[in-house]
Amino acid sequence: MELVRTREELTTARAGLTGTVGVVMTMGALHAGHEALLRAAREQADHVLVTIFVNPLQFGPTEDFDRYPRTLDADLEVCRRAGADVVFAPERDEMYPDGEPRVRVDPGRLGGELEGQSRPGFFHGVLTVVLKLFQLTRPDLAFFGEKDYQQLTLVRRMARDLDVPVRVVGVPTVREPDGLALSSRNRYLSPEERAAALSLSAALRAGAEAAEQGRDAGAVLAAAHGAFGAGTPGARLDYLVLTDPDLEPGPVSGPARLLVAAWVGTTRLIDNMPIRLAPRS
Ligand SMILES: Nc1ncnc2c1ncn2[C@@H]1O[C@H](COP(=O)(O)OP(=O)(O)OP(=O)(O)O)[C@@H](O)[C@H]1O
Ligand SMILES: CC(C)(CO)[C@@H](O)C(=O)[O-]
Ligand code: BAL
Repeated sequence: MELVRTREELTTARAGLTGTVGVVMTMGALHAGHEALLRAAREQADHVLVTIFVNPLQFGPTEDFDRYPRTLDADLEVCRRAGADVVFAPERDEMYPDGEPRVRVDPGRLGGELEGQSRPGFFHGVLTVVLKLFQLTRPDLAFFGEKDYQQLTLVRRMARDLDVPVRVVGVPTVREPDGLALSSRNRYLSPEERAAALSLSAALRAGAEAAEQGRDAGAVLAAAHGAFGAGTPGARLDYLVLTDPDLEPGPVSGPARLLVAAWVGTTRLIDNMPIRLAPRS
């Protein structure tokens, strides 16, 4: 496995990869969720390229950019074990040599909703760095986690709308045995907050169960809200919504997605699940 720190080194390393290349983009602090992405890439592409970069552009001024966990040595070990060929881990100046870029990707309507409403500018920052990383790594396949479902949806949309020649592959969310979705930010949680964080997955599970029982969209949402409220106190709901699987506006029936975001102490967590509603008669 080769570690490259500059764009020039990356270009040389990329040129040496023959066959298909799968990219896994991360902000480091790798966990079993990232490992699932790496496994999928290993299975579906001839070579695996991992990027590790805590992208300042997607953090708001009051967010956790400075305290975001940075664990490069451990991350490299995870990548090595997972069979990655190349890891690109640039410094900030390497990615943004002119400081903040003046041109950014416009994420459109969806970019201002849900995560984009609570984190203004977030998806401008995400899509800008993802597009830059697509240009630099030139992957055939790109693997993104369903845990960040709106991000996955917007990356797919960007690839389609801006003609990026890449196949975007979604990987199901990896969870702790008690249901908590793995997230690098889980390491911020105290034991009490960890218990309160279960409200998110409990809400989603209750919604999914209501849907399996044939309940309509209103009852599914009510069940999810009820379970969120019945959890260990400490989680403050940001949003809990039931949408079309492409996050398009309008009434939902059949396949749908239930998405939740909440604050637990100073940590913001997100989660989501696929739901199948009975078709409306
Ligand atoms: N539990 C998970 N299951 C599957 N994929 C995941 C999971 N957690 C993160 N990913 C995916 O890993 C990629 C890199 O994500 P990132 O490095 O931001 O990790 P993260 O755990 O989501 O961090 P954060 O806590 O900052 O949100 C993204 O495509 C993300 O969706
Ligand atoms: C896609 C990404 C690596 C862009 O910085 C980040 O948003 C993430 O880790 O999900
Ligand atoms: N996991 C998506 C990146 C972020 O929350 O900043």
